Order: sequence, then C-alpha cells, then structure tokens
Amino acid sequence: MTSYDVYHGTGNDFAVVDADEQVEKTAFGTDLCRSLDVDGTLFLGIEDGGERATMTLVQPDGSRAAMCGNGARCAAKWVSERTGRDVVTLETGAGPRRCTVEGDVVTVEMGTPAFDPDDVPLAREAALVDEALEGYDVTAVNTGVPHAVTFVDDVDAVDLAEMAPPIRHHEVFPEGANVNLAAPTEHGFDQRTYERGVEGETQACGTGAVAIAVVASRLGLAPETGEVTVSPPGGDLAIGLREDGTTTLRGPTERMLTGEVSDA
Ligand SMILES: N[C@@H](CCC[C@H](N)C(=O)O)C(=O)O
Repeated sequence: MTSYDVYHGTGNDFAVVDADEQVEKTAFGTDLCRSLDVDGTLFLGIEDGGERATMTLVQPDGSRAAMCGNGARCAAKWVSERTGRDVVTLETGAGPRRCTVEGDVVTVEMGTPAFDPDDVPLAREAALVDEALEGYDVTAVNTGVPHAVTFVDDVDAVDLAEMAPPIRHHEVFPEGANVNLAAPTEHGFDQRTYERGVEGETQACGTGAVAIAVVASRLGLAPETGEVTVSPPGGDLAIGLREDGTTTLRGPTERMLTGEVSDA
C-alpha cells in the first residue's frame, strides 16, 4: 500500500506522497489526481531532518511544473507536521524556496519575478507588457512558472474557460502559460486563474497571485513595495513586495484527509 495525504491551500488541493515510495511518479501522480480530483500530486523528499525537502509536482495531465506557490505552502506544512520544524527550504525546479510555518499559515519566499523574454519564456525579443493578445491587454511574467495577467473590471463577468485557452496556447509562449484574470477591489485584487497542466480553473494559484501583484505594481495599480491582498475564489493570499525585488506568498493551509492506495 502507498499512503498519501491531501492538503489544500486556499482551495488549491494536492495529494502529498513521500518521494521514497517505490512508485513511477508520473503514472502514480496522474492516477491520484484523477481518483481524488485534486489539482496535483506533490512528491516530497525530506532531507537533513526536515531542514530541506525536494518537491516534485505532477499535474493532472502528466506534466511537471517547476514551481507551485500553494503547493509549496502545503509541502512545508506536511514537512513541518512530520519533523516539527517550522522553517523548511524546498528544493524546486525554480530554485530553493524558504518557507516559514506558523500554525496553519505558511509563508513562502518566492524569489524575484522575471519579465525578461528569455526567462518567461517568450518567443520574441521584447517583454510583453500590457499588450493586446487575443482581445485582452496581457502582461507576461515568470514567478517560478510562466503567467499571463490581464486586468478586467469584474473577474466573474468573463468566461474564463473560453478566453484562457487561446492565450494559454499562444505561440508567444513556447512553454505555455497560466492565465490570470485580475480586478481591483477595495482591499486589493480579485483573482481567477486557468492553470496549465490542470487545463482548467482552480480555486487558487499562488504563483498566479504573485504574478498579479507584481504586474499591478509594474503598471502602477499597486505600490512598488508593501503587502498586496489577492483574493482567488478559495480565500485571501497576502503577497509581499520587497525593496530588493523579491516577493513572498502567505496564506492558510489545511490537511483534509489521509488515505492509502493499493500497489496492485
Ligand atoms: N497552482 C500552482 C501553480 C502550479 C503550476 C502551474 N499549473 C504550471 O503548470 O505552471 C500555484 O499555486 O502556484
């Protein structure tokens, strides 16, 4: 039998499996996504007594993503519950990410977002900033994975399932992109995200929330530094914009259940 836990971070849900389990990760991870109807399977390998852990995300379509903000929050909580440590550095495909666990609230140091076309990546030589693409004014940024961000008056007035795929698969994004709708509110920004790999809308996306905050800042819709609240359907996320250009993602996480699947 192989055991798993299910966690969610503001509604973005993940099965979590010990990386030492003797399973073929892509097949096992996609099967688990399907049977549990979750947004991804995280394989976590605890190292140095929990000071560090490796994180591999297998998505429902079998792809692997270099980084996942809400997944990192859930991963840090899982490691903390197993080891008692409240500071964990996750080794991700986008580099090390330091996480701090305070009860159910986890903060991830998300690094420096990149607008450079080589880093997003983009199939052109100039950054894509507030430019018309498939009928929307889009800005492209990499916050660990590629994101397209567009600001609208009301995120719920847009048919995300219809508008997102042409941008998600646009030739300007050679590796595809997650597509985010954002709308200014009294307290920050509403968020809806269509995720690459899930190929549909999720209840929250951490790298997407960071993308919205940094794009808002770049376009003059939010301050250059400080904290920005981004609200996907699953709850509120606090994004820190620091003077040195690095960012943080803070929000609640919760273990929902524990289960086992037969190896046969
Ligand atoms: N839900 C995630 C993002 C996961 C990766 C994404 N679907 C991709 O393929 O780039 C988050 O919370 O950041």
